[in-house]
Amino acid sequence: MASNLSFVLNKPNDVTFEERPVPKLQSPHDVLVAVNYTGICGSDVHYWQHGAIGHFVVKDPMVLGHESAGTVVEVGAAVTTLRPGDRVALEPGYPCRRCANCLAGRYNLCPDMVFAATPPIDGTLTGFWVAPADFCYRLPDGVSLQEGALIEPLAVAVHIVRQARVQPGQSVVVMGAGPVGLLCAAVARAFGASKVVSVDIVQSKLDFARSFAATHTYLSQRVPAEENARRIVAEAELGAGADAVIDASGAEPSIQASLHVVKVGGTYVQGGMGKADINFPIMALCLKEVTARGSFRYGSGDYKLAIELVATGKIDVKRLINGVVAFKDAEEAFKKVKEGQVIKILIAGPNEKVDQSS
Ligand SMILES: NC(=O)c1ccc[n+]([C@@H]2O[C@H](COP(=O)([O-])OP(=O)(O)OC[C@H]3O[C@@H](n4cnc5c(N)ncnc54)[C@H](O)[C@@H]3O)[C@@H](O)[C@H]2O)c1
Ligand SMILES: OC[C@H](O)C(O)[C@@H](O)CO
Repeated sequence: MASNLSFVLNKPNDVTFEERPVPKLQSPHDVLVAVNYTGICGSDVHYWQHGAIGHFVVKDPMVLGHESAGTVVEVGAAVTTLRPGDRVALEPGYPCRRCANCLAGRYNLCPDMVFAATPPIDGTLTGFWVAPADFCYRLPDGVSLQEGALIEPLAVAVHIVRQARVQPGQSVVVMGAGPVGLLCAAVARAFGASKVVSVDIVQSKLDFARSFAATHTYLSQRVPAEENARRIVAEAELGAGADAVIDASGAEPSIQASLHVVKVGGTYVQGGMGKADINFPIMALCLKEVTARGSFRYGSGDYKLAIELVATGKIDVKRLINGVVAFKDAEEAFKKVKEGQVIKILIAGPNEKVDQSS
């Protein structure tokens, strides 16, 4: 049998490779997937560096990774939608399907969610992964397995932009031009926004954003949030303000500027996860009657739409991939992400051959 080598976080800054047993199907509705490619999320890096995010604390060794695509190798007796050999994007969180939130169609808010690489649940940086078939999305012929690994962050962006209720012709400001902000900008364009302004503190990220999806960019300055907001509105000619503002940075100054950039009656969505508590311009929220929404992971239809956006060529996620490393080099890839050297780097599964010349 092929390797089920897994990339395990023991404690902060201590990772090892462990050969683990190949998992077994838990139900007739499950499939076994050989993991081909996995991207690295900021949360993986955070667990690796600090061993915790909020009240999620790594107490026992945990396999990292949750942005994966793979190939089906075995299907349970009740599975009719997938066959061995199908290439799939893995949705890495499994809700209870019975609680009020699940039944209301908001399964991402399920209190009993089992989510990959969120302690104590192991993640997908492993050889084989068992999942319910309906959380494995078949990739159309034109979508590669490497693109498949980008569907997870794209689904995060789809959920955020849906929360912003972006309509054709609208203006959208996206704070942060990391992978999530870039993908939010691209989804906003795909939803028909005519003006999409990417804001960041790093010029090179803005240059990429402009080439990828943004119609305008703004390099945030060390000035009061209201002044940054005034300049964004002036430079991007947003008139009375943006129809929608999305925070994909988690940074306090950009969240503050967001409330001053949004128009009266506009929409603000919190996608970034930075400090748990910040100074928030609540008077602007009140006086402008801003609609503010949170956005957490992804829910009904988000993966499906993310795949559709890639399959139809509306979003070229390949452009975010800076390289692919062999499984044995997973820690190197984590270092590159931590140092900000890459937008996305993929880690090949332990049974995947990597062309080291590229
Ligand atoms: N809501 C969710 O379900 C969900 C899912 C995944 C990630 N996230 C969060 O989304 C955020 C973005 O994720 P990412 O992977 O793109 O992270 P990232 O760290 O690569 O991107 C954040 C970007 O914000 C920029 N930034 C920092 N301070 C800024 C400021 N004052 N003004 C403007 N830009 C500023 C950084 O330069 C960086 O480019 C993170 O906070 C992450 O935790 C949320
Ligand atoms: O994309 C999903 C996110 O990375 C996770 O929800 C994580 O940030 C919190 O557990």
